[in-house]
Amino acid sequence: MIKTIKYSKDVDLEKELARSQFSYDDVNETVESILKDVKARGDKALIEYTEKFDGVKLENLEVNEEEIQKAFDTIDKDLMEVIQYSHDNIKKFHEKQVRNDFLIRQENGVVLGQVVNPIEKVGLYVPGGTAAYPSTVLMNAVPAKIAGCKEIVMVTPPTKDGTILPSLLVAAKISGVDRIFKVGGAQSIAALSYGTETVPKVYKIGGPGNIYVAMAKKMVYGEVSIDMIAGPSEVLIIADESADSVHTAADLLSQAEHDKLAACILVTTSQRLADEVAMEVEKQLKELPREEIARTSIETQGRIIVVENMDEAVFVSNFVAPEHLELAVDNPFELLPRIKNAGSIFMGHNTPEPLGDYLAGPNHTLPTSGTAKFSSPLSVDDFVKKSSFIYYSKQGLEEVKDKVIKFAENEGLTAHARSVSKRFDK
Ligand SMILES: NC(=O)c1ccc[n+]([C@@H]2O[C@H](COP(=O)([O-])OP(=O)(O)OC[C@H]3O[C@@H](n4cnc5c(N)ncnc54)[C@H](O)[C@@H]3O)[C@@H](O)[C@H]2O)c1
Ligand SMILES: N[C@H](CO)Cc1c[nH]c[nH+]1
Ligand SMILES: [Zn+2]
Repeated sequence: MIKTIKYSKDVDLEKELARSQFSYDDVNETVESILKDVKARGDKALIEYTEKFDGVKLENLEVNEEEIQKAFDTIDKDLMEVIQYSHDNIKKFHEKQVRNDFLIRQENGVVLGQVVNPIEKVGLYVPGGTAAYPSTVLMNAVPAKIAGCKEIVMVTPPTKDGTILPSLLVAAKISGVDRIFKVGGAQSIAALSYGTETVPKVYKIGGPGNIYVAMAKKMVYGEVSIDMIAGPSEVLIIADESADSVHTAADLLSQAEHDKLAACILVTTSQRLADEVAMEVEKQLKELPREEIARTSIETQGRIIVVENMDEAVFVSNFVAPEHLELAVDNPFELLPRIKNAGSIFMGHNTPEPLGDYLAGPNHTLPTSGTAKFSSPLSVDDFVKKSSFIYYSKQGLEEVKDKVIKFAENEGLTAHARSVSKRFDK
């Protein structure tokens, strides 16, 4: 049964909402040795690890044109349409995120500016097994494509027969992925970070994965950049008397089925809703194919928090900084300005969280574990970098030369001062 708490100022939220987390210590050594091995032995190591962990001995690591064609020929045509629809919405939304170069022109001939350039080569990890989601391919590849990345490389573990699911291949091709490799786990992160005979080295790696993938991304950070370390999924629902208990329970369970460590929290001003949702969660749990995962999540990480008023509800939500926040109230736009920490906000009674997972347009790769206090959803910004530029005319330089020299002398940096003063020596 989901645990219910009556909120008051004396409730220690930190303690009450403490979550079990991955223990990276358990995989530290394994991942370190895989990284070193791939760095030293390249493709040979990739092929051996794929045989060991994914149960298939591959001749070729790269997906070829024939395999792509087969995926397009065999995929369920309705699913392909949905993937295309979702792609188009994600593209439309992310195109709005594109940042333009800018220029500041001064009268004395000085020109200052900023230019935005795509990260040339990026790698996307796509999980295998039951979490092989085409939606995740779209959410990662589309912003990279819009950013203008020249080489988008996807890695994903093969199935036991050495193939990749058609839905993943189709989503990858529709979004503009250039090359796809059948390799997963820490070994694929090593391949993207160091390069092998066939897998190109990239500058940045994105995408979710299990603890081996997350640990490998942590370890290679510095050699390459990474997007974020995504933790287990979370949803927090703020609901008042107007919310429907069946819908609220269904929305909590939508994230519970992802992971035993997923966190599903209802914060409500209505004791009636709290009681009904607790019962309804039990009922709906029994109807889910992934009941065991969802039940563990609900029983260990799930909470219903009953508050006195909306001020308290907003306080609790901002404290948790959830990955997904649903505002199950009649006028969500009134509440929106008070929400300070949340990855993505689902507004009103007709906006269940899965809309955002699949096709509304905003990204579903979001900050988890309270990191929405300081970070943002995956976006086009994650696939670009900026350079500033400075142009001074002779007049512009003359106007500021004494100021630069003063600064440099104060910092004891004579050569800095001379690089300016030398230009005015007679
Ligand atoms: N946040 C999101 O948007 C999102 C989306 C999809 C999936 N996910 C998460 O991604 C994860 C997917 O996990 P998964 O395991 O199904 O797929 P995965 O592709 O992340 O991991 C599979 C790989 O792990 C490696 N591995 C497995 N056991 C190992 C061992 N004992 N030693 C070394 N390496 C080992 C193997 O190389 C295997 O190919 C889940 O945690 C899921 O919640 C998150
Ligand atoms: N809710 C997950 C993490 O935000 C993303 C996802 C993919 N497919 C379904 N859901
Ligand atoms: Zn989801």
